[in-house]
Order: sequence, then structure tokens, then C-alpha cells
Amino acid sequence: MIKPSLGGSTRSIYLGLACLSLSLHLLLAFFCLSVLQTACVLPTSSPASTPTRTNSQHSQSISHSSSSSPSSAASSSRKLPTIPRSEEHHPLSANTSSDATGTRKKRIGAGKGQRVKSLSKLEELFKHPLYNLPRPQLQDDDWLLRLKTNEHGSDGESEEEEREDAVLDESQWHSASGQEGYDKAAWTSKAETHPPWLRFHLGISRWELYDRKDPIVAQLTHYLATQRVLGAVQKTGGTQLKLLMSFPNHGQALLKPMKQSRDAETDVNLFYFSDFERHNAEIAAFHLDRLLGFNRIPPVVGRLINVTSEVREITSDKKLARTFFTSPAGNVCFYGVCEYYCSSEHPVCGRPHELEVSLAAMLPDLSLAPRRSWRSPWRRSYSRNKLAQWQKDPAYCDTVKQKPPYSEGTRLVDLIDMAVLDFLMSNMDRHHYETFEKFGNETFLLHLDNGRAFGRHSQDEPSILVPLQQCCRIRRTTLLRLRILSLPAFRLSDVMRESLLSDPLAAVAPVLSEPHLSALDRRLAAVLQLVEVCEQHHDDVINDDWEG
Ligand SMILES: Nc1ncnc2c1ncn2[C@@H]1O[C@H](COP(=O)(O)OP(=O)(O)OP(=O)(O)O)[C@@H](O)[C@H]1O
Ligand SMILES: [Mn+2]
Repeated sequence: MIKPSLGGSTRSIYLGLACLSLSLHLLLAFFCLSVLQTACVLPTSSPASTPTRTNSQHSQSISHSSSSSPSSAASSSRKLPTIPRSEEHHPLSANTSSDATGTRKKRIGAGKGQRVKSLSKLEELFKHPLYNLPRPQLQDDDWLLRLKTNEHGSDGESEEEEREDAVLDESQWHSASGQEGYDKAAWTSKAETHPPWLRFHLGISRWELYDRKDPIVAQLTHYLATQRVLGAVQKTGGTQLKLLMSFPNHGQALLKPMKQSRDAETDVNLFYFSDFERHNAEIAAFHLDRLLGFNRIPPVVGRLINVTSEVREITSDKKLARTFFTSPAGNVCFYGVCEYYCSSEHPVCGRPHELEVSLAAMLPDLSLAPRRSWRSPWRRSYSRNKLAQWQKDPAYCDTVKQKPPYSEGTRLVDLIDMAVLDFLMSNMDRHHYETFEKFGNETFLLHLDNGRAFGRHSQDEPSILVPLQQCCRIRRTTLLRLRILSLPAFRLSDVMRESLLSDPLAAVAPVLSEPHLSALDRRLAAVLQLVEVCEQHHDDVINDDWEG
């Protein structure tokens, strides 16, 4: 305060100084605010636009160093539960700027408080303890494949033991392929020399196909979406057209083409077994399975391919090449040779050359890792007028429960997990499922072939849930995950929308349209409701796979 004894001129000097200081402070405050805002916003948006590295700088046994903690690069991540990092860096996410969903808007565009909070719903979900449960300690025989290095080549193992195990012999890899265009393979026992597809294979365990937190999943999908295509031939097995694509470092992918517009719903008069396969269903199924915490579908990614330069001109498959033609609209089309829909009436067409496809990472070759195919007890009758046994007998589950492998272990609840997944995406085509032979009956079920899912959003198909309805049994961890996915904070449709944004095809159009996403929430509520009904009538509904 100014003392009353001070003269008038001194007072005005003081006043002037006060004004000057006030305006300087205001200026400073304004400047700081603008700088701080920029500093808060940029890191929030950057993970989504950071391209994922494809080269093998990070090995499987070495944890991925996030931008915020480079010093953590040396800690082991394969077996220890760690805070998820890879999900924070969405793979292949250059396209997320399309912002079809508003998820990112929420993060960066709505006031200062939210700008600072950068975790999205998906990141929050994967941080949840239910997605970070302690994993069983894995023994040597819990890995599908193992490396046999030259040094350990003659470690006294009997021939029989060697035959039982799928052994990748390092010495074979140095005999580089002489085929034109393929990289010389000089892989050693060091993980950093392995291409992404090989690290994926080496990471398959008894309980899951991949560890969600391992950066290899993002590296693998990026690899499949960007590598030069060296080969494209038809893949035999199954009924519809599929191609086997090959890449320079010997990786391969299973291609399913886009055959109809994404929003086309299945014709109500078609039997499910006559429905077209959808490329976006294969992509979405991989994301959904991962969101449910299963990790039982090989990584799948979308890609725009050039049907002329990446199929027609490079294929060695003469039968396939013969089916190419130019449509009246001037588009390059082909139809291949297969049981269903391989005719000029059902062509796969580029625009004029560009075609949307899904690419699924291939599992290890059957000669290295044989698989067993199991007929589903709730298999549908593939006849137009016959009912299957489970459709006629309400107590059918009692029969199933008595028969191996459903009478012990986790097989029954595994099958129910699969039924839940299939109901959510409305996949009626689960006639068989596969397991890795090596793991016997104590292992997870592979959820392969999801091309007939997501065909209809306006209708649900309760019969897919019959295994749950008839057996009234479900894993505790599955149920708890379903419950949190029904909460607004983690809503299934929201995390699914966000997860799918990381796919390159999201830049073209959303992988799943909004009606399909809302159908997921509606169906999830139906599953939870069915479990409630079960709990009202039975005591042993919950399979205690976790006592947390
Ligand atoms: N990612 C994969 N890696 C290796 N093999 C695979 C993969 N996906 C599918 N397969 C194998 O290829 C076979 C055919 O694939 P898929 O079932 O997707 O074809 P489809 O034409 O849809 O079959 P269907 O007509 O029986 O529905 C499968 O039975 C499976 O054994
Ligand atoms: Mn199929």
C-alpha cells in the first residue's frame, strides 16, 4: 500500500511501475498458457501417428522401450506381467487422423482437463487388472516351437524326443533360398535377427497365440500390411476363394478378398453356409478376440492391394491367372477355382486395380506344428431340412460333459468362450475348431476362419449361444471381462471402434459400420442376461479359473 505521506509524483511513479509489472505478468501468463497447451496436446496425439518399427530392433525377450522410458529396454517382457505398452502405440495408425469415431476428438479437443488425460478407453481397458492377470509360469514344453542351435544340436536328446517336438534347426536357415526376390535368410538364435512372422511363431504357447503386450503383434501386422508381395497362389482347403501371399523374408499370409460392399447385410433367404465370406469380418474378429482377452486368432490386418501387379503379374498359379478378366466397367477382376462362388458371376474386382483384402498371419507349417481338427459338438446341420441333435435335446450338454475331452480340463469352458465370441459377431459357421497337436487336450482352441461373421447387424442369432444356455457354465475371467465391457467406461462398441482404427483400411472406411458396433453392445447384454438366468437356476455356473 502507498503511504499517505508520499508526494503526488512518487505516487504516480509507483502507479506506473505497478501497471507495468501487471501487464508484464499478464503477458507472461498468456505466453506460458499457450506453450503449456501445446506441450499437453502433442504427446497425446503422437502415439497414434507414430509409425511402428518393422525391423527387428527389439527381440522377443527384450521389452519394447516406450518413448517415455527408454531405459526400460533391457527388462524382460515375455514371461513377466508388465504394464501394456504396445497397445499405447497403435500399429499402422497413420490413418487414425480420419477420426471416424470421435475417440480422438474426446482426447484432444474437449477442454484443458481432458487434454492432460491422454489414456483412451482402449488403453484404460488393457491396463485393467483383468487384462493383466499373472500368467502361468511356462515350462519348455509349453512353447509350440523351440530353437535348436548348432551348439545344442547333439545334446543327447533321443530321436523320438526330437520328432515329438517341433524343432527349428538354426543350421537350415543359413542355406538361403535361391528363389528370385527372396531375402537371404541368415537368422541365428538371436531374436533380433528373426523376421516378425518367425517371432510370432516362436511366441506361441500352450495357452495363447500371442502375448498381447508383446510389441511383435504390432510389428507383424505392420509387416503384413507393407511388405512387397512376391507370390500369390490359391490356398486349397475350405470352400471359398483365398490366396496365399508370400513376402521377401519368407513370411506368408492368408488373403481373403472383399466381395461385396461392407454394409451389405446377409440375404435373409441365404443359409449361413451359403453366405459370402467378408474380409472385414476376419479383421474385426481378430480385434474382438483380443478385446475379450482370448488371444486365440492369428493377427489379421487389412490392406489395399493391386490385383494386377500384386496378383496377376506375379502369380505362378496358372489356374488362377486364367480367371482374370476386365469387367464392362473397366475393372480388373478374377474368380479363381474353388467350390463356392468361383465363377464369373461372382468375381472379385479391383477399382480398377485396387482391392481391399484381409491378410491373416499364417500359423507355423503343419510339418513343424501339426494341428488337430475337432468337430464342434454344437455343429449345425449343413442340410437345409435336418436338425442337429443339440437342437432336439435340451439336455444335450449332459451328454457332451460326459465325453472326453469335454469331461475334464478346460475344454468345455473353452468351447463356451468360443460360443460367446461367435454370438457377439454372429458367426454361425463354427463347424470345427483346431488345436495344436503338441499340447494334447490341455491347450487353448484356435478360432480360425471368421469370414462369415458380422453378416447381419439388425438381428441376433440366439442359437449360437446354445452351448452356454444348455451347459450354464462360463469362466470367471471371461464373465468379469464381459461385465467390464458392458460398463460405459469401457463399452465394447467404443473399444472395438478404437481398436479397429489402428487398421490401415480404417482410412478407406470404418472396418465395422456403426450398426455392427451397436449390435455388439446389444449382444453383450444378452450374454450377461443369459448368465443371470443360469445363476438363478444353477449353483455351478462359474468356472473358477481365477480367485482374484
Ligand atoms: N492363419 C492361418 N494359418 C494357417 N492355416 C490357416 C489359417 N487360417 C486358416 N487356415 C487353414 O486353412 C483352412 C481353410 O481356411 P478357412 O477355414 O478360413 O477357409 P474357408 O474357405 O472359409 O473354409 P470353410 O469353407 O470351411 O468355411 C482352415 O481349415 C485352416 O486349417
Ligand atoms: Mn469360412
